[in-house]
Amino acid sequence: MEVIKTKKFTERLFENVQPIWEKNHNHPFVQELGQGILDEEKFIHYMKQDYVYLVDYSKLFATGVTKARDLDTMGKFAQILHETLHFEMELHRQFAAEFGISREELEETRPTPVNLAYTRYMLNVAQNGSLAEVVSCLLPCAWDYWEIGKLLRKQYGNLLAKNRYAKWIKTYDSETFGEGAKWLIGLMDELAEGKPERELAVLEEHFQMTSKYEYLFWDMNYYKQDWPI
Ligand SMILES: Cc1ncc(C[n+]2csc(CCO)c2C)c(N)n1
Repeated sequence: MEVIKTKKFTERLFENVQPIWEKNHNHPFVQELGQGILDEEKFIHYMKQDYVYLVDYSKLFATGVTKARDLDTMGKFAQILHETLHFEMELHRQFAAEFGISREELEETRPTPVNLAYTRYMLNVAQNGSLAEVVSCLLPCAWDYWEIGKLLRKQYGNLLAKNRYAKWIKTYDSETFGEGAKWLIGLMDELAEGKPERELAVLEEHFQMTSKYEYLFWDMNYYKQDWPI
């Protein structure tokens, strides 16, 4: 008997998002970071903005804890929340210290319009949407950063010893983040199972939207965009 393999929902998401993710991977911010030639001021702008972004983003994992229906899922969201606050944000604190920026200054960063629009979009879904919607919103962040970590290591791994941003690449290419991203991908497939197309389309819209916000985030930092006043 012929076995028909149905495509996983995340395979569909991955295929359809390629034009956006390719733009992310080719963005000068990402490419120059990979080569270690990114302007220091642009990197500092990014570190500060990303720090306050992560304060809000980590709340989505906390929402995952409250919306989950079983202990395993709750525990895993709590673990990723912990890793974000104490592992990922530690990277930012270390870089900030290297660049002479205090922890207070990091925490007092005022989010730019793009940063604010991105986090408000996700927090709105966190407040009003299902767990599947929350996961579809936060997935591009975790997944595309893992893709970028792997890509930059492949493209510029031989230059890593001389790259002042090497720690960034090593963090996002790490087992910890790989595992987190893989778990979220698996959870997305589980949550999507049996859902009608009209609901899957909503999940895909969130996934595409936050992928586009990822692009805007790179761009905002590369051009150091901020409020006019
Ligand atoms: C704008 C922006 N997008 C994505 C990430 C990456 N990221 C955020 S939380 C997390 C852990 C999830 O497993 C990862 C990889 C970031 N730092 N900043």
